[in-house]
Amino acid sequence: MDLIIDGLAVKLGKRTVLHDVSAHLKPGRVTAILGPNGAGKSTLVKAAAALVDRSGGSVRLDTQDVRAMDPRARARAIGYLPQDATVHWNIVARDVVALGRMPHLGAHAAPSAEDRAIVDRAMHDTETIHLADRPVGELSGGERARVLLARVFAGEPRWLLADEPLASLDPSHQIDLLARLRTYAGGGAGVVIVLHDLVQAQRAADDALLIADGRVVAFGPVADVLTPDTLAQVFGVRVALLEDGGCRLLVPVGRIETA
Ligand SMILES: Nc1ncnc2c1ncn2[C@@H]1O[C@H](COP(=O)(O)OP(=O)(O)OP(=O)(O)O)[C@@H](O)[C@H]1O
Repeated sequence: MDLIIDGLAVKLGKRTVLHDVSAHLKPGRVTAILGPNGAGKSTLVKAAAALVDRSGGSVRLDTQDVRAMDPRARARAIGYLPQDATVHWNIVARDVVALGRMPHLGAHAAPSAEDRAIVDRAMHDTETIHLADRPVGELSGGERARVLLARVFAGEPRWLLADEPLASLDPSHQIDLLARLRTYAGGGAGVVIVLHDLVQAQRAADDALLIADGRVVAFGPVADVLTPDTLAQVFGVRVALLEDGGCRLLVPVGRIETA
């Protein structure tokens, strides 16, 4: 199922924050959305998950407009991890993760043994199983972020959209999570992640969608999109080349001084 963003425009308040954004995203691949603060990255993933109104264009899963889908079917198709990892209910972590199964349950149906096994697997995969019986309000920011991620994995969505999933994770959990997302895409799902870390984006993503001021600057294979020129143009940074196990990575090392 392809995720097709076509001429998308979004207005928030009086401001148009996305202008004519188009990108045809393929399942089985990890796509990183990158751009400066305020570029419109979060708004774009929210629009893809039908969480904000659009003022023009469309977002489709193959031929189906995401806004026209039945909400439960849409929740099975698209899993969304918001940027803000706040949880307002003080329930235990396992119950938060189990919420991810809700779109798969019939009305009033109790979770089956299979649902519970999927929840456990999602918690193992995110290293949160040891937190299962802890109230989420008592967890650290990074622990809570991993529990919320487990909730999205537990929903087994065809498309997983994660807004800055690395933000509160330590380096080893960042690396683990990116590997996990790659594996998830390898199973045939589409994965879209908003990232600020250019190096992690180059390591983890197949494709990159670079946006600035609500417009697409470039979209395509990550090595074609993230170049010294585009990084200078969009972020105003100069880069050095790092070779890591046969992989060539551009690393931001300083600002480009303007006269
Ligand atoms: N409710 C709102 N009303 C008006 N403008 C908004 C609203 N929410 C966000 N914006 C503006 O929309 C623009 C895009 O915001 P968005 O959160 O999508 O950016 P972003 O690229 O995700 O930024 P960041 O990297 O800082 O998270 C910003 O200029 C922001 O100030």
